[in-house]
Amino acid sequence: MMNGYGIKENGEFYPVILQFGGHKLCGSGRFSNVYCGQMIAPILKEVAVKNVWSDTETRHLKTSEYAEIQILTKLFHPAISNLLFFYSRSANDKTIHCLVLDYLPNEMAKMRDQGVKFDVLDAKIYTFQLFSAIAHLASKNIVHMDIKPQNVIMNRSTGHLKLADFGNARRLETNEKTGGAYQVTRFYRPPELLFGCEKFTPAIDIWSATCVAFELFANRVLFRGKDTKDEITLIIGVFGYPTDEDIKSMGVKRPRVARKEARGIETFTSKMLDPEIYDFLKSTLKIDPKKRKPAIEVLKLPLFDVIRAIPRKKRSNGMEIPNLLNYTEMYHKRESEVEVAPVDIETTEKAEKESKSSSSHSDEEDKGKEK
Ligand SMILES: Nc1ncnc2c1ncn2[C@@H]1O[C@H](COP(=O)(O)OP(=O)(O)OP(=O)(O)O)[C@@H](O)[C@H]1O
Repeated sequence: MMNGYGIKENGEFYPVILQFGGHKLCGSGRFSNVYCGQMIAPILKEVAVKNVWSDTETRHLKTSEYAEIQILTKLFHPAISNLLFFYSRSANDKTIHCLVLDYLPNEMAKMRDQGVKFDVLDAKIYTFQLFSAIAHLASKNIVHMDIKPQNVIMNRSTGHLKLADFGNARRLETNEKTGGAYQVTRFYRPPELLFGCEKFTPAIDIWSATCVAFELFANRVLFRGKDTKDEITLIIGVFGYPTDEDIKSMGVKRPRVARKEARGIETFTSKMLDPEIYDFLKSTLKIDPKKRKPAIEVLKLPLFDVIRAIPRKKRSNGMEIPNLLNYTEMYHKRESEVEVAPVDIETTEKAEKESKSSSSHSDEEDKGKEK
């Protein structure tokens, strides 16, 4: 049992006692371990608990002031791994920020590595949800800044998807600079960042999400650049050397790479995709970020008509397409607390000890992950 905080509809925090059942390590990042398991109180729900080690910059912050929590407090959408509660604990003289998040069992990158292929209907369903998530972010003036298959979690059986990991997300109002070409994982990095633009815009997420969607439809990475220059060369090979207008719009210098004619996106798929998929890819993969179709408009494309059809179609596993009709609404209410009777529970600390002994990842090992 531990003291934590919940988030009210208006974004204020309220104190709450949290109880968890046993849980196991289900993922890890550079600065975090993510455990999955059962939350017992104040709500009964399967959750992910992301434990983030504070670094030199965040050491003095209260957990409520930690940037990822601040951002997640502003968001709530069915296609986002929402922040439900948070708390902090100490280990090895460090503060660990603990985020209790919505959980889904399948990470897209792991599925891809296991050779899972998505059929066109499932690829449409997942793409629709991914763009619903970034439409919600754009409505809140937030950019995710690291959309990639490792941060896309799914439930393959029900067809649900959620965007996770808001550790790099930024609020547009702060007018911060992106810090140049190393933001966003290379394969998913848009041309303006590759060319050195330092402005955050929602168009960054549109490019990254389209690269992820391409993987769903074509079962391969779109631009697998070996380094920044190679990534630029691959993009220019498809879309051609940026025009004067593109360069002006991005506010960057001319890239010093060979000038090439546009070959077109069709040359990049081993098998031809449906014309409506190319229409979508061409509307969002534009060198000029200002010309990329906004997420809310992407959701209206004919590509997704099948998702709106009533009665709902069946997927290849026999289950109906999930009901995604309200995903285009940008306002979703946080779930209210459900009181449950106290049960004989393991605390998170005890569960963590168990998961330590049963997994190769431990808090001790994680000390080496600090920046
Ligand atoms: N809500 C969740 N439900 C299920 N699995 C999750 C969830 N959140 C994260 N994971 C898993 O844990 C992994 C690491 O989480 P996350 O990406 O948030 O950590 P990170 O430290 O910010 O990562 P990075 O090093 O990429 O910045 C993810 O790739 C995913 O496999």
